[in-house]
Amino acid sequence: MQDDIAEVLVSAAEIKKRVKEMGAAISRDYAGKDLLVVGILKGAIIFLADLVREITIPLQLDFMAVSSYGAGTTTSGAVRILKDLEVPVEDKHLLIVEDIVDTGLTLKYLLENLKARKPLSVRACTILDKPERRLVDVHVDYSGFSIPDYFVVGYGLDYAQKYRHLPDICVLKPEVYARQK
Ligand SMILES: O=P(O)(O)OC[C@H]1O[C@H](OP(=O)(O)OP(=O)(O)O)[C@H](O)[C@@H]1O
Ligand code: HPA
Ligand SMILES: [Mg+2]
Repeated sequence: MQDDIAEVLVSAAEIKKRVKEMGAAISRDYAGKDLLVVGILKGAIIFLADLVREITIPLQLDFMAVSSYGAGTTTSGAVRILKDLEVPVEDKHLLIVEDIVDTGLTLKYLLENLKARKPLSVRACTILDKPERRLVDVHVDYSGFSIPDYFVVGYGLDYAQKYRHLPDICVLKPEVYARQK
């Protein structure tokens, strides 16, 4: 597994420090509001688990699963809901929690889909942002780290469903893609 890694891009220690800062900002911004945190499966689960434990106000959790990448490294562009919310949203402030915003297609779909359900507000939070890769204009309210155009794995992020468990955010060796195609 470690032989597949070219470099550590963001270490677990750096992530921990940044997530603490993000949790404090969200706690301030949503004080007194009915907050529903919407985790986007599967990639966001590790970030979400760390983030919500840094939020010091009451909140509810729910999850959605959408898919656009499958087993590859490029988005198909066609976002589809694999699992929908179970909590009603009308009287809630929604915070979408993602692991990465890359082309922006997934987040744009989620923002439009959830705004149409008439919650009190919808905002977005991601641990990673890849601005160079944007295909659509989308606003991220809380962003952890802005990274160059590398395909990264670890801290929930996968390549063909592998590497999600790695504690750091890492760049895969190019030959790994060649081997797994
Ligand atoms: O900005 P985009 O180009 O849309 O890419 C970002 C999305 O792609 C990945 O999800 P994926 O579809 O790989 O599902 P996963 O979270 O289960 O890995 C990632 O978790 C984001 O949801
Ligand atoms: N890594 C893993 N999944 C992703 C990425 C990435 O860099 N970008 C979009 N989905
Ligand atoms: Mg993925």
